[in-house]
Amino acid sequence: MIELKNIYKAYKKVPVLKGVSLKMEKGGVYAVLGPNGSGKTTLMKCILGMVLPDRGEVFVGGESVIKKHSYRENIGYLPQIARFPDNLKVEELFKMISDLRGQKGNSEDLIQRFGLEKYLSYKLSSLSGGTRQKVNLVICFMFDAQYILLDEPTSGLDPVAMIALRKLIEEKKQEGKIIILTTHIMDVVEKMADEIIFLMEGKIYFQGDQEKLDELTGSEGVEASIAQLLLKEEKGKNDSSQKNGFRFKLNKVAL
Ligand SMILES: Nc1ncnc2c1ncn2[C@@H]1O[C@H](COP(=O)(O)OP(=O)(O)OP(=O)(O)O)[C@@H](O)[C@H]1O
Repeated sequence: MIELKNIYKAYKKVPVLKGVSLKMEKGGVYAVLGPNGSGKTTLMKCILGMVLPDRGEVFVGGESVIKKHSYRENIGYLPQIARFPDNLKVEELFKMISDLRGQKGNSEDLIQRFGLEKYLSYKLSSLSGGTRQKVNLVICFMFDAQYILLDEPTSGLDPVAMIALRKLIEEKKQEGKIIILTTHIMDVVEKMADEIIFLMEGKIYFQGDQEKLDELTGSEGVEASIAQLLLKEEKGKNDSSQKNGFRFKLNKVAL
């Protein structure tokens, strides 16, 4: 279980998260959506302890995690931009990560799934963006963590790797793991997400499944529904009475 209670976070007094509360209890895929800069990565980093909230609490597996470290061993993380020394070879990177963790991990199976065998002796600097993403995915999944946080996991992946990733996520879901992902690709959400969390202007506008989202917006499909939310919010900004009405409906129906 992952729970966020009333999280506030500002960077240099600019608020990003303005009272975010969220509970992810069951195993499954939770898609965190929202416009650029809405705070999706910040929210993930609060769970990871990489960003310290100004207010509020984060619980992982029922335990408060603020200023704690060991719980991170239960989390696999794929950052939006991963930075490793460029002169390392792929195989050296995997070995370094295993040594740091003190566990071998199951990188061999993952290397095979993502077709990375032939790149093991390549330096990271010589890899394409998509191949780097596959390397990062191996690192994220290699210790079989209970919680998996994926920031834009499909970025740069070819269709074969996309299928491999979907299969892997599906397997993790069947094992009861909690997978949180951010993406701007609505097809990924439609195919993978059990629950959608829509973040906008520092708050959660919607949390629920795709059926509930369609019902709320009167649209069909995640792309159309999310567009509806954005359009109504934009329209609402120019008409405060409508905005209040729409927000009320969202709060009442969705949250
Ligand atoms: N370390 C930081 N210092 C200052 N501002 C930051 C920092 N990290 C993020 N921000 C700002 O906080 C806001 C939210 O950023 P965040 O990366 O969480 O958004 P996001 O929803 O993940 O965006 P995207 O969809 O573009 O990846 C942005 O305005 C960003 O510029």
